[in-house]
Amino acid sequence: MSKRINTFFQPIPSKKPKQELAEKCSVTHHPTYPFAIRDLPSSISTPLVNRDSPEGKHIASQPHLDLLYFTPFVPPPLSRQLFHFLRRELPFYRVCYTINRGGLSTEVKTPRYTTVFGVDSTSRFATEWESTTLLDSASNQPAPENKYRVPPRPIPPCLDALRQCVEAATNRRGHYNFILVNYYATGDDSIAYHSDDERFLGAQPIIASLSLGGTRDFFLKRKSAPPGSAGKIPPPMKFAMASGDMVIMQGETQAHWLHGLPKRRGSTGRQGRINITLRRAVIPEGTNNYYRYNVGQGEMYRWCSAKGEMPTMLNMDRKMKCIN
Ligand SMILES: O=C(O)CCC(=O)C(=O)O
Ligand SMILES: [Fe+2]
Repeated sequence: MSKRINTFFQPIPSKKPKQELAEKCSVTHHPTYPFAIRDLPSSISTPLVNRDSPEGKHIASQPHLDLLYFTPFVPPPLSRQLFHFLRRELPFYRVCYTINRGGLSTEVKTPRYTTVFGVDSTSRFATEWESTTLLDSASNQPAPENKYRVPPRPIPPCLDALRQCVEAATNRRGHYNFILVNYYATGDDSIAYHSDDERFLGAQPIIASLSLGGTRDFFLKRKSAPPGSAGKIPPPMKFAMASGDMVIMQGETQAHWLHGLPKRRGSTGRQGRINITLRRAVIPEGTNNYYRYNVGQGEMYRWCSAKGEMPTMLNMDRKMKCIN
């Protein structure tokens, strides 16, 4: 039996200054945000909260594979409205970093736009929305100022609404403490095969991955040959992720499988796509890692509706220049 999402929904803490805009959309300020982030308009939040909670299809057709697949999780046209809203309202980055390979330092340019919000479970944000103070989850005392390399950013209400929907659909209230957002502007943007099984996510991490916007192929392939396969690795599994589709990878999936989104030529890659992943990090190393690789040190980008592109903000204190 499906249940209504709104029976599950938690009100978002409202101890924050809200500012009414001309179109009656409130915004959320936080000192760690480069600009105020708009809250979901009621034309999106109301149907999102009031829809029936969809049932996912369990896929465990291969050894160590454990997926829940929702087609869709957010139905059209809501998924399309959410795509346009999030592309316009979130700060994005194109992170560059150096890695050391065999003693050689190599520069890596992340081939997509990224952004991240959240903090690992050893800390929590103070309830006063404008405060940057972090509290130690165990003692409830302020965490040392140097606990993290950069100040973590609280999940803004527009993404928190999605987090609550995902948690409601799988009965995991309060599970996820991080939201990572990827924006693939064209078919040249991609993510290489990898698994999300870093130590800082704990054992058998659950990764919920929601797609919005253009359809792109998502692949899963085994890390090594399964038992009884005479050393043969089966061909990758392909999921054409359409707007609103969601896959939850759980159980032993991350330990035995890689996933990735290859580059695409032609029309399928021309339309932008947003991917939102929800995760739970359990130690501070997770927070440091996620901000390093998804926000980084470089320029901020913000979608400009007039230009229909994501121009760089040329560092101007990482503040916005293009008014949507
Ligand atoms: O865009 C996707 O579907 C995958 C994203 C992903 O795997 C990641 O961010 O770790
Ligand atoms: Fe991933």
